[in-house]
Amino acid sequence: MRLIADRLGGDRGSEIVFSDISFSLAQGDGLVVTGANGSGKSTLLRVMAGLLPVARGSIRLEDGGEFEDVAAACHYLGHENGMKTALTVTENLLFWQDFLGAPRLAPDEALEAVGLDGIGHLPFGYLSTGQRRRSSIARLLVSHRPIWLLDEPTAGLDKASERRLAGLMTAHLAEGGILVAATHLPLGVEGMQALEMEVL
Ligand SMILES: Nc1ncnc2c1ncn2[C@@H]1O[C@H](COP(=O)(O)OP(=O)(O)OP(=O)(O)O)[C@@H](O)[C@H]1O
Repeated sequence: MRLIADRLGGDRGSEIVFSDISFSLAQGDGLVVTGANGSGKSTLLRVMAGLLPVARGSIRLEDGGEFEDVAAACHYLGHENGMKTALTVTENLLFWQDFLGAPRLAPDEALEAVGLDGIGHLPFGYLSTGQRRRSSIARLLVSHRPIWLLDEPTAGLDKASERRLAGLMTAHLAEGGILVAATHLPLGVEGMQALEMEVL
């Protein structure tokens, strides 16, 4: 499997946000996307996830097996956590597992992996900011997707949670996954490629 961006461009409204972005990621490869506020990091991830149209160039998946394209092969973790506040954490994770298919860890196991064992019965709306982020990271673990697109995944995390997330990302790469993460902070994952976006 290979994820290829070829002279990719993205717009917001009628404005060009980025253009001519090219990279090629094989299994086990990670890419850290950095750049000033407004340089287009979130836009790039949303274009890759199929949530915004490709304006120029292409993003494609080679040898994707059962996955037709990058959108089908990816977990996308955006700024929003994508969880219903009135449902319990476990109910949210079961919803996503059912929706995404390809079950991997059970909700309890996924919560344990992010250090949140014992809180599955609580409504998501009761959780602190960091606990909400960690529950959303648990979403990556309940269904299998070979590509993780993570937008500022460490936002709101304490140091121990940052280290735990670094371990999960490292394990994902070691298992042959592909990772693209937009961040302002070091992620603590060795050997990732780097892409610095510029404000146009
Ligand atoms: N819905 C929208 N409509 C029009 N312009 C938008 C929209 N969303 C974002 N933009 C603009 O697109 C540009 C890129 O925004 P984007 O969120 O991708 O940047 P970013 O690099 O992720 O920034 P940050 O570091 O602040 O998260 C900004 O100039 C922003 O104002």
